[in-house]
Amino acid sequence: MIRLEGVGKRYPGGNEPLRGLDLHVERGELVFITGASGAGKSTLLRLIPRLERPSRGQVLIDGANLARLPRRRIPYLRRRIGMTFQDHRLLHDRTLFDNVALPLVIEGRPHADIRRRVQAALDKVGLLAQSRAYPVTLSGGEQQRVGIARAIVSRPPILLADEPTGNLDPALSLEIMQLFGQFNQVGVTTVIASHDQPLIDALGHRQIHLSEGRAT
Ligand SMILES: Nc1ncnc2c1ncn2[C@@H]1O[C@H](COP(=O)(O)OP(=O)(O)OP(=O)(O)O)[C@@H](O)[C@H]1O
Repeated sequence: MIRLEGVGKRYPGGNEPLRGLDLHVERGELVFITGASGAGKSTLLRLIPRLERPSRGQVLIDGANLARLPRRRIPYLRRRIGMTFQDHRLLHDRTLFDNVALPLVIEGRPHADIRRRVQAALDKVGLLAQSRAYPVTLSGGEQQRVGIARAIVSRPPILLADEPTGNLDPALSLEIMQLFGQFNQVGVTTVIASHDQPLIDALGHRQIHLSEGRAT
């Protein structure tokens, strides 16, 4: 479903985190991307919704080469891919409901549809009762959950998570990982970048380790 072939990424200025990376994530898999800080985990994730483009090699989603994707098709690609970030990237002047609704509002969905889907997404992450609250009133773990609700509200077949437990204690980290596990169990292909090695080892899914720009 997600295939990278000989992918290199060199940023302007000379950083070259990826140097010939090959990987394949099958439909329905849950995979962890591990590696030291700066190994290129975030870079790898950003290539999948084409937030970055590789300097060489190719990225294929469902067999489609992203290099050949016309610009006007990019919103459709991104609608199929939910993404969460370590720093949550929530809008602090909007309620949880409005934060989670944002992708659907951008898509131009009808109000009733938005309401139903946002409530379902907030319910899945256990925050339905707080839907009128603002992000500042939440803990770090709860903010990560709002980011997860926003990522899955369009029911994307692919879910990407960049360091979802970066600032959380072990108990909350386990809860967040279990939440990703639940989405994976209903068929969402899930890729999680993390350096929480003890937790990853305990969960027992496939791990792809990035080192010197390649997968090991
Ligand atoms: N937009 C950018 N411009 C220039 N260099 C960048 C850019 N984004 C990332 N880098 C560099 O590329 C390398 C890989 O960064 P990346 O964020 O992908 O690593 P990471 O494995 O996710 O690290 P961390 O675990 O610390 O988040 C780092 O040296 C980083 O400084």
